[in-house]
Amino acid sequence: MFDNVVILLAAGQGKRMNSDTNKQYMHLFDKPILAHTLDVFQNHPLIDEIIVVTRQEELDFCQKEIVERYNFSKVNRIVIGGKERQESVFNALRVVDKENCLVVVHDGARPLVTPRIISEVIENAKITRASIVAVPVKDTIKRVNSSKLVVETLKREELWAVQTPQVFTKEIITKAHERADRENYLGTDDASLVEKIGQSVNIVLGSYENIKITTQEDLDIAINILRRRKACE
Ligand SMILES: Nc1ccn([C@@H]2O[C@H](COP(=O)(O)OP(=O)(O)OP(=O)(O)O)[C@@H](O)[C@H]2O)c(=O)n1
Ligand SMILES: C[C@](O)(CO)[C@H](O)COP(=O)(O)O
Repeated sequence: MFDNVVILLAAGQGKRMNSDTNKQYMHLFDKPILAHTLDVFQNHPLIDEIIVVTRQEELDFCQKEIVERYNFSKVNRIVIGGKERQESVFNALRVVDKENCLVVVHDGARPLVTPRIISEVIENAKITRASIVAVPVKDTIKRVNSSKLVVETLKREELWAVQTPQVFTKEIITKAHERADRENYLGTDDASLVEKIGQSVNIVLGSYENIKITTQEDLDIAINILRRRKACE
C-alpha cells in the first residue's frame, strides 16, 4: 500500500490577478482560496499528509491564518517555494521523507477540485505510477506565430486541457525533476518532466469546473460554482 503525500502549491505571485492580495489568500465566500483547496484534501480519506509550499514573506500568514486557524492537521510541513512553479515542486519533493509513496501535486489555486477526482487519479496512479487529470478541449486550437498568423489547426480530438492533481510515484517524479534540473528544462506542469524521462502518463477525466483561478473573471466563475454546490448540500 502506498501512502499519499500532497504537495500543495501556493508560492506564486498571482500577477495575472492584478490584486494587492496574493490570489491564494483572497476570500471566496467564507474563507481564503487556499483554505478551500486544503479543505478538500484534509477531508479526503486517501490523503495521509500535506506539504504546503508558500512564499517566504507569506510563511507566517500561511502557518497562522490558514493552517492553524482552520486546523488542517494533515499539513506536516510548510516549505518555501522557488521563482518558478517547477522549483516550488522540487523544493517540496526534497522534504518528502516517506520512501514508498505517491506524490499528489496540486495547484493551491484550484479550489474546486472534488473528492471524486482525487480518488480516481490516485487509484489510477496506484496501477500506472503516473496519472494526471485532464478534460477534452471544447474550442478549436490553432498554432499561431509571433505576427499573429495562423500556422496550423490542431486536431481537436487529440487535445486535452491538463489540470491538477497530477500523481506519480515518488521515484518517478524525483527522477523527472532531477533530470529537468540537470538539463535546465522548464515545463509548465510536472507531467511534461515525467514524459521527458520516457515514462508514459495516463489521463483521468477531470471536470470543467476544476478551474485554476488565474484572472478576475475566474473568481466570478468559482463563486457561481460554489454557490450552486452549497445550494445542493
Ligand atoms: N513559483 C511558483 C509559481 C506558482 N506556484 C503555484 O502554482 C500554482 C499555479 O500557478 P499560477 O496559477 O500561474 O499562479 P501564479 O504563478 O501565482 O500566477 P501568475 O502567473 O499570474 O503570477 C499556483 O497555485 C501557484 O501558487 C508556486 O507554488 N510557485
Ligand atoms: C499545472 C497546470 O495547472 C496544468 O494546467 C498549469 O500548467 C500551471 O500553469 P501556470 O502558468 O503555473 O498557472
